[in-house]
Amino acid sequence: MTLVIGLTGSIASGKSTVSTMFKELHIPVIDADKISREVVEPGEFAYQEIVKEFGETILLEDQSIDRKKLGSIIFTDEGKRKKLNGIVHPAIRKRMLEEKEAYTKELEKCVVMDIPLLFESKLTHFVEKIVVVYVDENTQLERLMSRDGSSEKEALQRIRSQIPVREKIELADAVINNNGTKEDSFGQLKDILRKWNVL
Ligand SMILES: CC(C)(COP(=O)(O)OP(=O)(O)OC[C@H]1O[C@@H](n2cnc3c(N)ncnc32)[C@H](O)[C@@H]1O)[C@@H](O)C(=O)NCCC(=O)NCCS
Ligand SMILES: Nc1ncnc2c1ncn2[C@@H]1O[C@H](COP(=O)(O)OP(=O)(O)OP(=O)(O)O)[C@@H](O)[C@H]1O
Repeated sequence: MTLVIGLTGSIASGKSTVSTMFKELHIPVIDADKISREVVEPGEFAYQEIVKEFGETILLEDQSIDRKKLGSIIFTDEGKRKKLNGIVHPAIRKRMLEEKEAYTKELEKCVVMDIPLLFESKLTHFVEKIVVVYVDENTQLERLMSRDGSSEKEALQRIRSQIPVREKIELADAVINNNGTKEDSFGQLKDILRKWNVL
């Protein structure tokens, strides 16, 4: 039986960092953010729907979607965010389930689904165990601004478009406190996996 682990947290809490650690342990990861980029490439159904909804002004010269521009629209307007989610999420879900099925068939001991909006999108039934990666709010804000080069206002808008991480912790089977060093978080991850007999 393949153990399906859901990896989540809040924006810039360290999911991608922890996801790299799973890969170092040779555990495959299905990445919702990566899939969310693939399903909006020109030619895809979701791409056409987004252009219909948001207009050609959100396109770059090469006809691909200007993610910065689309982000500035949807993180300041909840109605528009819901519209975008309604277009993109079904395509993301479908592809994630196909990938999960493939790994399950290959009889992997464990597979990870890295889903930033696991709780917001009510996808907890996709997974058997949930790991939440968290950092305190100041560290989250600092890391987000320095990674994306965004202003405090932009960063806070993104943070506030998600369920607060302290609420997610309550719903987790295991938590990784990523306020410390990456090595420290790697140690916490290995402890969790040993407890679940994956390592
Ligand atoms: C708005 C878009 C174009 C901005 O792209 P950008 O390259 O700047 O950000 P990226 O996709 O790397 O997302 C970064 C993080 O933002 C957060 N985030 C993204 N979309 C959303 C959303 N709809 N609601 C809340 N948080 C979100 C997540 O924590 C994600 O990890 C893009 O995020 C998007 O298409 N979002 C809709 C799809 C989605 O919900 N993706 C996230 C979960 S699968
Ligand atoms: N323990 C750590 N110490 C210092 N910096 C860290 C640590 N963990 C992550 N970071 C840095 O913080 C930033 C956010 O981390 P990461 O990209 O892994 O978050 P995320 O949760 O995947 O974000 P998103 O929701 O946007 O996908 C990155 O620049 C990363 O290198």
